Amino acid sequence: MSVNDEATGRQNAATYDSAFMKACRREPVPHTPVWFMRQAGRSLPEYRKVREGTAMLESCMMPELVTEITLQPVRRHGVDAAIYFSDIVVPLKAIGIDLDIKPGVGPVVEQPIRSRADLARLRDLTPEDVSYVTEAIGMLTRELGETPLIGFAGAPFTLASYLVEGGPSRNHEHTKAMMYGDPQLWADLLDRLAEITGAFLKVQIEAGASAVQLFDSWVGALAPADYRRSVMPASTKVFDAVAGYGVPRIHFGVGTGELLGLLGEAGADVVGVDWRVPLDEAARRVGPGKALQGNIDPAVLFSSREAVEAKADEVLAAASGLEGHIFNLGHGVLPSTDPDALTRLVEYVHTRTA
Ligand SMILES: Cc1c2[nH]c(c1CCC(=O)O)Cc1[nH]c(c(CCC(=O)O)c1C)Cc1[nH]c(c(CCC(=O)O)c1C)Cc1[nH]c(c(C)c1CCC(=O)O)C2
Repeated sequence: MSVNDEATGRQNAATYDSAFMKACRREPVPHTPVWFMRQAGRSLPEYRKVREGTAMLESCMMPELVTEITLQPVRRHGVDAAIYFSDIVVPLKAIGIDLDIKPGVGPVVEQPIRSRADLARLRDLTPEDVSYVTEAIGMLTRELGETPLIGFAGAPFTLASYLVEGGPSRNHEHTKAMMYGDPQLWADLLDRLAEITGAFLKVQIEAGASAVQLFDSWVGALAPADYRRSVMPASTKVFDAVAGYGVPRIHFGVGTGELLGLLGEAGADVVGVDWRVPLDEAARRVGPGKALQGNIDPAVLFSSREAVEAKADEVLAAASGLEGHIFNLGHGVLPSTDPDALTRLVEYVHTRTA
């Protein structure tokens, strides 16, 4: 049966009733759902094989390849959700920003955004700019059956960091210089990025994504007062842009222990937690009414099977009092992770919680 009303988006009824979707809504689940950030990618030999000879950004624009790569971890690991294979800089590339993803480095922007004149380069995103996304999600939802597809985007702060720095940055110095030194330019930049990000998430939901995750990976670099004043309004604007669809909205960042309450307050239904804060403590910081996602240290997967299982038990114990828990890592799968360790972890969590 196909359910296409406002409450369920474009997904079918079985998807709506899947363990992942129920956990996002804080409803009882048949087992704790599991997926992994960066589950598609270099940890999988089948990924390395199909990506051979094709640049990262180029592959994001090839719907058949995107479909295959997105499905690979679902087939191999039996995870409870797929995440659309793309990158946070894809919508920026789509509006004509001259950037590339350098292997082993990350996104690099040819001409950083540093002045008011540079802002003009950030034009609105239209669905036509990313027609390959609509096409790929259409193919994917047909192939996935009842497994939900998570769409995603980079949050305004994390996108701004790449645009202003011109590439990956440890200290975000140019970004913070703009934030503290020219608050109006900063606010206008984040607002532009919120518009683009909101439009990009809408495209993914309209095409059939069942949930969306906003990655504010580097926002842990900020103090709470600065986050609230200078970043939260833009992230809230993104969440508000997609609120009407009723699809779960997940909000994730790294090193966000002091920001967890604000990440929820920004408008998310689910807050992603890294491995630094146990989930019961995270729940206290986030407050009632939100599900939590996380939070095994991705490096734990390099240890013995027993150690991984002990850590999984610790996470499940900390999550036992939560209304909604989606099991995940505290950040993305590291490229040299043994994929079998991931498959075993999915099985383990399913068995322990069934
Ligand atoms: C900060 C960030 C980026 N991209 C992303 C984030 C937020 C998530 C996070 O915090 O990890 C988001 C992202 N990027 C990618 C995905 C795939 C979906 C999934 O999770 O399976 C997702 C969700 C594919 C990718 N994005 C990238 C790769 C590696 C490129 C390759 O396989 O050739 C993949 C699979 C490139 C990329 N793109 C970015 C980085 C830091 C890198 C790694 C650079 C490198 O180590 O080579 C920026």
